[in-house]
Amino acid sequence: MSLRYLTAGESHGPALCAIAEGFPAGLQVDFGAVNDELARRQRGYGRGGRQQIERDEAQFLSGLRGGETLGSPIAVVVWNKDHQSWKELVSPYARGGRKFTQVRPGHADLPGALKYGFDDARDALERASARSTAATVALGALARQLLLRFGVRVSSRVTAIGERERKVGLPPDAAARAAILASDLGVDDEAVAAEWRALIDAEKARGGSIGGAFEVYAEGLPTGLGSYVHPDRRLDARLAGALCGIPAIRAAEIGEGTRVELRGDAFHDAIHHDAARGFYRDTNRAGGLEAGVTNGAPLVVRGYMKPIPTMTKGLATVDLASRQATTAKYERSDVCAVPAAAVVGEAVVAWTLADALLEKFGGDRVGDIEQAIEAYAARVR
Ligand SMILES: Cc1cc2nc3c(=O)[nH]c(=O)nc-3n(C[C@H](O)[C@H](O)[C@H](O)COP(=O)(O)O)c2cc1C
Ligand SMILES: C=C(O[C@@H]1CC(C(=O)O)=C[C@@H](OP(=O)(O)O)[C@H]1O)C(=O)O
Repeated sequence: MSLRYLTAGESHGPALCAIAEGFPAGLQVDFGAVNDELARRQRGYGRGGRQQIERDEAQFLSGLRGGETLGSPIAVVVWNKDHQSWKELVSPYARGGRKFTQVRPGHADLPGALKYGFDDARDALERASARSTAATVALGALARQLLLRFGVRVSSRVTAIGERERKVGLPPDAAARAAILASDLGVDDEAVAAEWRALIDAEKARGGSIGGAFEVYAEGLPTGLGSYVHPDRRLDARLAGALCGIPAIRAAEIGEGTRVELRGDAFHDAIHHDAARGFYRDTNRAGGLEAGVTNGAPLVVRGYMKPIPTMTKGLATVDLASRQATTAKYERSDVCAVPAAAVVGEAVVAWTLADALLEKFGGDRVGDIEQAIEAYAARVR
């Protein structure tokens, strides 16, 4: 591992923060672009009241000078505006409010309380909350800027909300990317977005919640990132782990990996070569990875998000204190957060790819990496 990071923070505590170590020197960071990613993560049809309160911004504390990375640890904070209303309830210095005992099926409430010995599930759910993904996205934004410097572009598209997915498998072109960025459902087809909005509205009226799926792409990757020599060096395994590390993501797919109905000759991508393009394939069912190694085709991976566990229609549960039957607690919640999860998916994929790139090409200074990539590209043509 060349790049590593930690995040810390509770959903209603003072802030989310992150430290990244191993980021190379010499990258001029576009702070506006970092905040654009944070804003993207907050958007999306179906989100709850919290996003009206927050306006996430990254405050960098270290590791840069005049906007340029120094190779030293980068610390970043995203403040919680909502903490103002919670500072007597959730803080390193205060604990208050009624205990949260009507534990929600599908959330961290019960397993977290039992595991750590809490009589108030808030002690678990505050950290389990996907609010932490604001810190992840701030770091992911740095990784995507680093990748872009080497010609690698990361993007995504939502492929399902509460219905069978409409897989695309191809990175969006410039026009589609602009449409996806402008869409409140992360898709480049307004007719589909309208259908999904109606599904979310119906689910909200029913008091329920709804999940979905998204594709993340990376174009311009050099061949040879990751390795087959050991399981924990396989890039497919690392990407699947990164995607499933996002709260509520329950499955990941690499390329057309779940197409179990296809026979081998219909599944695998025939290899061609010409002087202009080097090695290439006309199809990409491998999703850009063979044997855990990038093969020069666009990376295509998918994340599958379960429906949000907090619902106004509270499920049957058991009270943590009395052990009596009750109904799950509802305070406030998203009905659907798949578009936001896709933005987080981009961030974790960008981070994982940046890690693999630094591993292969060395990681002290951006210019050195650039030279190493060029020399290598000439060898593998
Ligand atoms: C962007 C995003 C927003 C989320 N918003 C909510 C929410 O408002 N309410 C909720 O109960 N769960 C929400 N979740 C999901 C929970 O965080 C998640 O289900 C919970 O932590 C349990 O983890 P698990 O689903 O991975 O088992 C959200 C997840 C993501 C990625
Ligand atoms: C705060 C965010 O997402 C939160 C994730 C979340 C959960 O349980 O995961 C529960 C909700 O928290 P709250 O009860 O404060 O509204 C979401 O809003 C965010 O994404 O910025």
